[in-house]
Amino acid sequence: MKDILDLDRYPLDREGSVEWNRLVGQSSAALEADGMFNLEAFLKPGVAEQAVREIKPVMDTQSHVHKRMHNIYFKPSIPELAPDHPALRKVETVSHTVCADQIPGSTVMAIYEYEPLVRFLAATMGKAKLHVMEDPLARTNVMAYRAGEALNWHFDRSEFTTTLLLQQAQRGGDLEYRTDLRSDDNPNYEGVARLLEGRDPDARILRMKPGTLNVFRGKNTAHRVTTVKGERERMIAVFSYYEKPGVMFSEEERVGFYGRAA
Ligand SMILES: O=C(O)CCC(=O)C(=O)O
Ligand SMILES: [Fe+2]
Repeated sequence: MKDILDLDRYPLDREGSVEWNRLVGQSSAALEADGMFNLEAFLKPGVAEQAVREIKPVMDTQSHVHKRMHNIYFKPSIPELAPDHPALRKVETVSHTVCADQIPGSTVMAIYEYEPLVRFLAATMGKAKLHVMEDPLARTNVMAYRAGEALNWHFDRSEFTTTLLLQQAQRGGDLEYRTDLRSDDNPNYEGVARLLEGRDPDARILRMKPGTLNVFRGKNTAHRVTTVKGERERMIAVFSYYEKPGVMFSEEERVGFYGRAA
């Protein structure tokens, strides 16, 4: 792993050491304050490019194209909102997905399963333990966005999302987010409508560099990936970890997300 991850700068392999504790402390403080943390240059030089070379042939020929209109909730309706409420405005998402089962033995899968990473992430989130997902398709997804494509506004279903940016678009393809747009007790539908109309002054854009590990708390922070411009596709690995071991998607979920059950 020392050839893949910068373990000098990010000492994941020295659990319990002063440096490890410092990194965990900084990361959880950033999660608390900003709803995210970034480990820039988490990958050693050249590794993001190598990971892209491994995945690109699969991405070009076997990825699942996901194109759909949805609202920010990914739900057909919200009981307390009229169907034409501006918080339910529809947006379009287009992406290309490669699943874990299509890239066995890849650099990306080795990073996903690296135990010290799983333990580090649990510590930053204040959880006793995290587990890799059992689902052979969903455990890791590599998403590509090409010119004109975007992951549109949404709230995440999971508490945290962990991503590793492999390749950045020439322009666009940035993470845009509006911190704490809603809370567990206040859905703030008027604020959601304002954001969707492009009138929220508190929306921020984060331009990540390839090789950055990002951990993001997206349940109440609305976010999107802005439309990609230029020839180079944005490519990002999305890692799923759970507090419970053995988590699987249902067959319906796999078909819905990936167009196949197995
Ligand atoms: O691609 C990204 O940077 C964000 C991904 C994301 O929001 C998600 O997977 O829910
Ligand atoms: Fe998300």
